Amino acid sequence: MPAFLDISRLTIAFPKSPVPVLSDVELQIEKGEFVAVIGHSGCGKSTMLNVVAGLLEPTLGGVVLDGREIAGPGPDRAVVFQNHSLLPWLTCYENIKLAVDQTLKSSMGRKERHEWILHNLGLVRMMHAKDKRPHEISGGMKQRIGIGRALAMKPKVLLMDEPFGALDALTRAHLQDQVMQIHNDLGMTTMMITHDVDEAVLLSDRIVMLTNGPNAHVGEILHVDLPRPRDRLALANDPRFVNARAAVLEFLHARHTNPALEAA
Ligand SMILES: Nc1ncnc2c1ncn2[C@@H]1O[C@H](COP(=O)(O)OP(=O)(O)OP(=O)(O)O)[C@@H](O)[C@H]1O
Repeated sequence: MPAFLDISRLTIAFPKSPVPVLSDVELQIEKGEFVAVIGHSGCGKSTMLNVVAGLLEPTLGGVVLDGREIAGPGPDRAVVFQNHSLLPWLTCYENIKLAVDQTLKSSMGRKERHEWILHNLGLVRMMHAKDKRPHEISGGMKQRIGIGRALAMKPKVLLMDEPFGALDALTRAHLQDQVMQIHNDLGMTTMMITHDVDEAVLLSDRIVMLTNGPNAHVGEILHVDLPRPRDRLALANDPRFVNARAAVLEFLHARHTNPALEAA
């Protein structure tokens, strides 16, 4: 049986560029899996996510989600970007409402949608700020609303492109814990781009390591053999966590060094 999310022989070449950014990328993600994609800057991580989001067309190969070939953006995939994409003139509640009305209006009545928006505000612990506008809340809170909005769309896949990359370390840890908790509760299929090795190990079932571009492809996949729920403090000295971390660091810094630093 084909995987829930099946990225097959994916090749992306941008116009005016002689060599493809990504070449023959193969990745199969099962329903409910949390997969992190890691690799050096510029290797093509966001390009890969954008293809799954339907924002970019493959040059060769393709992506099939739940048996359907992806041919453009759709409500079955919700994306959380590094910088929140909330509409500044709408409150937190209204930002989520807009997405819910666009995706679920045909299947849910008005009252049910209202309850659903509140439920998702609660899921990201932002009920207290439902009537605030984005400029009135912190960066971490904006990302929480972005995640709540994505989940409220009931996507088949949650796509996150460095969702915590712009946050300070403490806020980032807090949000990672929240996303872990939500994933434990909902089991949403998730593909997350990250630069942060600890974050990848803590959150993921598998870590997909891309080689350097051009012609980047999947170099290695690490299964993170850590039981859930996971606790960052308890894991800090757990040999399984330490070994997984070392394996990713070895891939990134010994076998596939950062081309940008090499060129400097
Ligand atoms: N629209 C585009 N047109 C031409 N080249 C592009 C386009 N988008 C991305 N690229 C190039 O493709 C390569 C991969 O970019 P991408 O943003 O996917 O990398 P990344 O791994 O996500 O990088 P980072 O970790 O720094 O965000 C880069 O060399 C980039 O310059």
